[in-house]
Amino acid sequence: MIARGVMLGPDQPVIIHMLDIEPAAEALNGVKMELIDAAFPLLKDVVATTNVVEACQGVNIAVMVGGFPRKEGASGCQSSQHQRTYLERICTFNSGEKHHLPCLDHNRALGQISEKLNVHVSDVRNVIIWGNHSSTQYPDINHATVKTTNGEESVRDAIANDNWLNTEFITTVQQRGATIIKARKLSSALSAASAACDHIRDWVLGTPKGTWVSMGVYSDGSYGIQPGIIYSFPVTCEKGQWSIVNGLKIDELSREKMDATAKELMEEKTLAYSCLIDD
Ligand SMILES: NC(=O)c1ccc[n+]([C@@H]2O[C@H](COP(=O)([O-])OP(=O)(O)OC[C@H]3O[C@@H](n4cnc5c(N)ncnc54)[C@H](O)[C@@H]3O)[C@@H](O)[C@H]2O)c1
Repeated sequence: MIARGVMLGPDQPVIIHMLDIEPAAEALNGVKMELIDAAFPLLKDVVATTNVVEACQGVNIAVMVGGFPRKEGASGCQSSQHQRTYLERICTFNSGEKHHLPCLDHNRALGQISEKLNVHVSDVRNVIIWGNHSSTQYPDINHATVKTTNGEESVRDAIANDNWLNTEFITTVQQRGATIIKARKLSSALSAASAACDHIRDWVLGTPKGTWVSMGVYSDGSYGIQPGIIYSFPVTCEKGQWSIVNGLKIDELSREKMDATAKELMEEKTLAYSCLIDD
């Protein structure tokens, strides 16, 4: 996807650096061969390495997907020590910033609404994923709209089924990753890769006018969320800078769900600190 211009646009040449661990070195080289054999016009070079210094040297954008995918019934996890090492390396070379991937949940929410309304997914916009990239995330459609022949209509009005929106819709999006693992016996791959591309594209190239995306960014205290945690907010981007969309009205149900997912993130932050001390 990156080499085809899906992430950075059809005119942006790329050099792909791939980092893996030593036991995967041969397979990694196989991926490099495939990239060369695909003869992508935009792909100017490929670096395949197990050396973190070489991998991070000169990179502009780092997508950290290394890890062991979760199995059925488990939550996702990556080596905290490796993550930290990579982040430190990247931050040495660049002004590193870390986001997680609510873009995938955002896309899943758009998908569920478009299926329910039987409209094309590109006609639905401005859903929000609040909070953690976990089953406490809150997919919120209160500000979402759908394009109809009469113009933009609120998704809540168009669906006209509050019970579905407040229950099944939310749990379907929250549990989608686990449902896919159950069906495929493998973690989501295509949708996750596509969301990673969407996320970087929106961040680097900017969000379309009037449209926001969901991004896990440092909370600045917006919407009463504790500053300093990485929390998914509605975000717009311009010239590589993100900003939280402020001033949206929050109803009681949303408040409750936004606080519950913030509480989980605070607990995870405490746990992460204790892991760092143990390392
Ligand atoms: N955020 C999401 O929604 C989402 C969705 C799908 C997958 N994931 C996560 O993405 C990660 C990758 O999933 P996948 O399906 O591509 O797995 P995969 O097994 O196909 O690929 C993972 C690769 O990471 C490598 N790796 C393992 N530890 C590493 C380390 N410390 N440094 C560098 N490379 C390392 C492995 O050798 C392997 O080549 C998993 O952690 C998975 O849980 C997240």
